[in-house]
Amino acid sequence: DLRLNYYSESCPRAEEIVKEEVIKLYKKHGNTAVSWVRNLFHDCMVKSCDASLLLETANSIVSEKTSQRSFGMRNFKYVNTIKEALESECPMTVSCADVVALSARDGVVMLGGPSMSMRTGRRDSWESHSAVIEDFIPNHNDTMPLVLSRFQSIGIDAEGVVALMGAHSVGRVHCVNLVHRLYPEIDPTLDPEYAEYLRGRCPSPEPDPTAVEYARNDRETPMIIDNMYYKHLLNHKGLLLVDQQLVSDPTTSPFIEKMASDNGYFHDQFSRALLLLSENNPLIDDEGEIRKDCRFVNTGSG
Ligand code: HEM
Ligand SMILES: [Ca+2]
Ligand SMILES: [Ca+2]
Repeated sequence: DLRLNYYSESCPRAEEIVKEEVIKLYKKHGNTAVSWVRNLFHDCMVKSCDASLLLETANSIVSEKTSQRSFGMRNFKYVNTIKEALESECPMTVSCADVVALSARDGVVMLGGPSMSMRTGRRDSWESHSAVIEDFIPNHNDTMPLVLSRFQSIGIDAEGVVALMGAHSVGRVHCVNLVHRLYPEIDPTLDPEYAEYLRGRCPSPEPDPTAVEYARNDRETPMIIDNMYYKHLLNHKGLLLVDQQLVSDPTTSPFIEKMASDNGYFHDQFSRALLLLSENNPLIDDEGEIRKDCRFVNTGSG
């Protein structure tokens, strides 16, 4: 089973090493911390917290990173930096799945979010789940009932979903995910002045997907996981359709005002839901393996 301090004997400094690397990387590239939070969602939501997300396309494996749902994900190379630090102290001991989980936990703290104690002992998959990603990760324009059902199937209730979406209080959205709300007409649920600003960020209705054209999720506190996200939603400044729908859907809307007015309540719910997400269906005991390199299954296995 997963447990607190799983590595206390096999690699006593494991959690410390992850934290040190997360801090070092944050100081060099602040947005690495943002990536660690998104990585947890994209790994754990798809079947299991098993580091399937990190596998590269090789042999019979098609990387989950090539999915349309992984669009905009970045900083994968720095996962290797964290893993290398662990390998040099405790070879083949700490799983990539635990690196995903612990780096997200520590990334949240760097971004001013809540501290959490997290259980460890996850093991790494031998396979990628790229063929089924779309059955698990919602799209930016999916309906709220569908989004809620996806999370419900891994044991996360509506209150937890609303809190988790607060991760969109940091990071960015590329124009390809926005322009359908800006052109040809401005989505009437979007604040008109904000829409004009967004048109400035995304001047073309058909942006080149390879162009670095994006808007920050939260213009006011772009690098802090705080309840500003919910204040923006109440002011019709939600960026993605799914964000804005949290306010209009009767199941989720009651939680928005509460989170907008109480950052402590938001943080409590965010921790609760992130821990649930981080424990979704892990591989344990003798399932899977401990990958040496997070990008590839070990040679001779799988
Ligand atoms: C219905 C659920 C969700 C949908 C449809 C969704 C969709 C998206 C999209 C389209 C982007 C922008 C990608 C881009 O254009 O670069 C994004 C960014 C992001 N998402 Fe989500 N998301 C969802 C839930 C979550 C959850 C639960 C978390 C974490 C707990 C999360 C964390 C993030 C982060 C941190 C970013 C910013 C990434 C960066 O700046 O590099 N998202 N999401
Ligand atoms: Ca996974
Ligand atoms: Ca913020």
